[in-house]
Amino acid sequence: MSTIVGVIGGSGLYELLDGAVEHAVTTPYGAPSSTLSTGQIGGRDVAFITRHGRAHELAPHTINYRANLWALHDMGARTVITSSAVGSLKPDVQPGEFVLCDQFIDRTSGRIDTFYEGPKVVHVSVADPYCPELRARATEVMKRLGERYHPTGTAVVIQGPRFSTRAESRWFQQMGWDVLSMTQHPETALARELAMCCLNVSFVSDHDAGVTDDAEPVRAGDVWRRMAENQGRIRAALAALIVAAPDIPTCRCRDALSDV
Ligand SMILES: CSC[C@H]1O[C@H](OP(=O)(O)O)[C@H](O)[C@@H]1O
Ligand SMILES: Nc1ncnc2[nH]cnc12
Repeated sequence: MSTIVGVIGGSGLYELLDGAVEHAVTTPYGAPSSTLSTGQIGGRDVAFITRHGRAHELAPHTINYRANLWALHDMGARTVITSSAVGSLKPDVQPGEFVLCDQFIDRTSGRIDTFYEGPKVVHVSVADPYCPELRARATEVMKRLGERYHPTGTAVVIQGPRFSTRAESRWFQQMGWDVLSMTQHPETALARELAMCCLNVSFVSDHDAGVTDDAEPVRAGDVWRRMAENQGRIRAALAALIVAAPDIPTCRCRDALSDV
């Protein structure tokens, strides 16, 4: 049986599928951010959910990440592609480029980041939080599409919803981190707890305030505009990545719950 690919649409991505069927779903963890849309892309079954809700009514710290992942998993998805708008911390990581993040640093606080709150306790490994096989395929896809992309990247995940101070931004840059997100944690760790293969596709929407001494402060409006202007590229990349996901993965993501 062909795999169902789950997609979590981040800022600027509120629809993905033409002629989708909408499902109002509930989970043991409460309601997900939106209805779940199902349909096909390139003959592959896809389940799509918006991270912030269809009208972007949920701030990063109020998102029910557990419900979103659970709903996709419950629909049959064992692979999830997460799309993100990210700020760049480096002059050579430019707005308008994709980054296939391979690591994250968690600077969030107070978010529920596990399905296992007892009596069952598990400790999954997130040493390599994103699926290596999906990332390798994504690199091939980006090359084939002729896209501007970075094959690796460390995202520092801030609590938001505010942007960083210049001092924070310079500090993150000095640490050698590449991009800023507000949502890659706990989403990625929760996908691992469900033993799902997870690929993050980040699109750089801005240069953060500390990248250069004269950098302009980030404005949310600029992020929305950049994401809207590049909808076509982002959707095309996601469609190609969905089609490229392996039916039978050879990675170890699906073993995440053995030996925990
Ligand atoms: C207006 S930028 C802030 C918003 O955009 C990003 O969203 P997502 O990660 O869902 O693509 C960022 O993390 C913030 O939530
Ligand atoms: N500069 C930034 N900081 C944090 N999250 C972001 N998402 C998009 N741009 C961002």
